[in-house]
Amino acid sequence: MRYLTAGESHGKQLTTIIEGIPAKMPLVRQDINESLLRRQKGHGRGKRMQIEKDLVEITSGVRHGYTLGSPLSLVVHNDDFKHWIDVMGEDPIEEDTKIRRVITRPRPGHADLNGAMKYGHRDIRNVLERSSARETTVRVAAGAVAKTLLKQLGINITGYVKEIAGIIAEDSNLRTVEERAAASDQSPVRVLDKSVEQPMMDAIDLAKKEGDSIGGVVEVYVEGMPAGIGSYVHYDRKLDSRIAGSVVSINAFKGVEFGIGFEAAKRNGSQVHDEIGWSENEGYYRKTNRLGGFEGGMTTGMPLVIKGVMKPIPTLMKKPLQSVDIETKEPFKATVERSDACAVPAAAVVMEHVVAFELAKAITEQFPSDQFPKLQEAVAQYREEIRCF
Ligand SMILES: Cc1cc2nc3c(=O)[nH]c(=O)nc-3n(C[C@H](O)[C@H](O)[C@H](O)COP(=O)(O)O)c2cc1C
Ligand SMILES: C=C(O[C@@H]1CC(C(=O)O)=C[C@@H](OP(=O)(O)O)[C@H]1O)C(=O)O
Repeated sequence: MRYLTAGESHGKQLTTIIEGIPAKMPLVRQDINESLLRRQKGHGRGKRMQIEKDLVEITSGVRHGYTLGSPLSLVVHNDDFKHWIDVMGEDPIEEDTKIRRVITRPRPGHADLNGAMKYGHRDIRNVLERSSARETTVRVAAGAVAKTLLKQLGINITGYVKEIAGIIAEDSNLRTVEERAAASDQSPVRVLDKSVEQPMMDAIDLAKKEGDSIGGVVEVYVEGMPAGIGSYVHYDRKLDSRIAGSVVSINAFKGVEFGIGFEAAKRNGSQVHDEIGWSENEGYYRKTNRLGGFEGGMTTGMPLVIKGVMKPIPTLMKKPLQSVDIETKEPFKATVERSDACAVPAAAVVMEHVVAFELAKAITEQFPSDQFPKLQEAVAQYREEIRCF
């Protein structure tokens, strides 16, 4: 499985083309729209989210509610485009008009300056339109298709917030993915620990009032992955490494942890590795899950526990950082009219979908996957093999 995305933040639409989804898999628009709706929620987002109502259009690869095995293409329209037609249109415009609209002031922390230098753009809009996290809309759409596939194989996944601005949620006593998903869906900051919900919202409100921004940590939790998915034989087949790469590819994500993560550096081996047990019913299991469900680039059969860290949003409404105008070379302090103060809750949904895609990809590589019913059979048979191993 693989996918590409296309589209500018204020352009007409975002598109993703997904290849490798098995034929004969049930798929309806609603599966994708639910995910898109979840990504749009969350305390701390700016005015743009009030303008957009993200809904998917499936333009190929599905017929009468089932996938065809051909490329799937999904489109999400930008409602904001109607306000930007003259800025984002594809037709040539007068040089005078163009010059008046040129952005020459790069924001520290965004892709602006490096992107402009790399592609030789004197108008930074040519960079920011594509580097914007608006693109995560269709990454979520692609991930929603992957989630649908996983779910029908008995694999469930969800994402929620662990930390915002240094306020840390206690580990949840909610056990299942469903319980965690339901609790985070009801929370305006997508957190499982109710006691930190208000403090997190207050921190976001304060940052917003001060015109600053804040980041945080999100966690993705997966149940039902059989042991032995991924591989130890090559660097690019290690599932944890693929997941790490795709998580850090999300806008503003700067790091990943599996299980206890960086904490492992401080502990002895006896306090890190998970002892192996066996029972007639379950087969092999781990007595703890400190490594978060991965050993040797493969799943262990335990729940996957993966964290991602998001830095604060770079565009600052009232606390502009020093930068330099690329035309005049004069220093300036940027002010902006619109930005998110905190997008950590939305980012939890993005990470959930990005991880889902990597998991579905690994599964479809490991088992025959031209036809979905055959994939289901093969996975069920493998589960039985490893239970009796
Ligand atoms: C859901 C989401 C929303 C975001 N919203 C904004 C925003 O409103 N303003 C902004 O400057 N950056 C925003 N970002 C972050 C930038 O897109 C990101 O910092 C930028 O692309 C540069 O990439 P890097 O931070 O990974 O280096 C958002 C990120 C995510 C995941
Ligand atoms: C549009 C989305 O996020 C955008 C991501 C983003 C950025 O610079 O990354 C900047 C903002 O866009 P705008 O300048 O249009 O307000 C966010 O709203 C979205 O998540 O759908």
